[in-house]
Amino acid sequence: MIEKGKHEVRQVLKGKKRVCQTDVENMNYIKLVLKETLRFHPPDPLLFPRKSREQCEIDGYTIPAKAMILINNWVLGRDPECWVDPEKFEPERFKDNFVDYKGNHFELIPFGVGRRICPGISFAVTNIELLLAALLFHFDWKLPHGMDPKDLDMIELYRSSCTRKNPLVLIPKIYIPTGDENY
Ligand code: HEM
Repeated sequence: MIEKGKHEVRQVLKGKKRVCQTDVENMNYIKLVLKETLRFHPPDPLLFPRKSREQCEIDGYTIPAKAMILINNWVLGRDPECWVDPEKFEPERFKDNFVDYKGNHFELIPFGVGRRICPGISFAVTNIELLLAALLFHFDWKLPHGMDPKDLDMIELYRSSCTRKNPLVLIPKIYIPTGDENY
């Protein structure tokens, strides 16, 4: 996957020395990688808590007035009724799929939904994609000690947001484009 991302980034940037925002528009694969990351590892798995204004019924359950409501978007992202093979990290699942994270599809709500949806979506997405493209353009990445990607420790730690429990250790090798590469 990292090879696929690197290939795309370096092909789009052929002949250039650095990545610009406009280049990222042509990097479709890294956009799929970000979407899949937000599905599989949402940084805010329970969104912000809500409080019910009045008693109501949802799917046969009575929700009392003033109850605290938590929406578990971590579970929504892994619901087998919404996703094929949900435990598999597969960016291609979004290739011909119009589901996005902008609050219109309730199976993918890493930024929340409705009037309190995250107002920083565009800022966040733009910066993450740009950073990812720059990391793939300027470095070749390796796991230490010939480690298999399947053995990566992906355990999450949930406090106010969800992060890796243990740091990711990678070995970067600087890549200096000559302009003659054949990608
Ligand atoms: C990957 C990055 C980010 C994620 C996953 C994220 C996710 C979220 C989520 C889940 C909420 C709560 C929505 C809800 O409960 O319905 C939220 C709220 C909010 N976010 Fe973000 N966010 C991100 C980046 C940002 C950035 C970069 C900014 C500002 C530049 C930002 C500003 C806010 C603000 C101000 C709120 C509160 C909105 C309100 O309560 O009306 N977020 N965000």
